[in-house]
Amino acid sequence: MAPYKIVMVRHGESEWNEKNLFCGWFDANLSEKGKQEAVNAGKALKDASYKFDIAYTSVLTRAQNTLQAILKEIGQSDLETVKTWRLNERHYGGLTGLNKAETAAKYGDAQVAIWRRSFDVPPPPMEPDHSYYETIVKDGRYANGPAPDQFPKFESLKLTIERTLPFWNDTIVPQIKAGKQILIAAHGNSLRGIVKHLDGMTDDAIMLLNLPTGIPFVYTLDENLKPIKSLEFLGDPETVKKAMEAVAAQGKAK
Ligand SMILES: O=C(O)[C@@H](COP(=O)(O)O)OP(=O)(O)O
Repeated sequence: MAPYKIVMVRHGESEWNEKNLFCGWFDANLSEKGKQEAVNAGKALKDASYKFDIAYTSVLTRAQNTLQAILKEIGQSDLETVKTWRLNERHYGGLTGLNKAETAAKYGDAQVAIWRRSFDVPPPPMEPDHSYYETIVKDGRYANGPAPDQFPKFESLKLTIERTLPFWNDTIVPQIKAGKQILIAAHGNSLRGIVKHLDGMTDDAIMLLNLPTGIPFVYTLDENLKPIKSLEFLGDPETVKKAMEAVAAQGKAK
């Protein structure tokens, strides 16, 4: 049945993306722009005649609402959807809620670049006295995992991949191999982890990848799930390039 195609999309701009705040596991809503980006993502998929057999998303509202807006556009609002914390954004630890540019002004652009994009340097931990600790840890959506003793206080990209990849391998890969058309609506860093895995990117190379909000991208995979075509965005290349550069610039002091 190969080659296989799989479509992924980072959610539309969230209210915390709009305010340039580290978001992680905080459950921000989509901004007005983000809602429109999600509709546009759906229109792009509709124009390219995509239909799906199953969708995967995180337990966070911004990814789920993006998925719903897309499915509405393509006339598949009732599509079977699996929601898992394993596709959540990386946990941004003690940085959660801080403004990215202000954090860069305080600690320097280089330190923020390490916190945002290094492979294995985690952000500082979210301690129990953090303003969002209780909201996140006690959220009922985590009743089925992660277990309290494994609940993250922070995640590097490496740690994010360690909890995303088992879901990819055990749940998504069998569906790809069964020939199912799959859509994943998730987050900048959970998707960067999947991209790194699929493309066999080095720890250094993945630092340079910034995924734009609300622009679907397609992987075409051979029978061994090796990419024949990687990261093909359903969008005008100049718009995609500018959107990626804008994400990279979010961590720079003004
Ligand atoms: O947590 C966040 O702030 C952003 C990513 O931030 P960066 O790693 O790009 O700073 O996550 P998303 O909007 O994809 O859920």
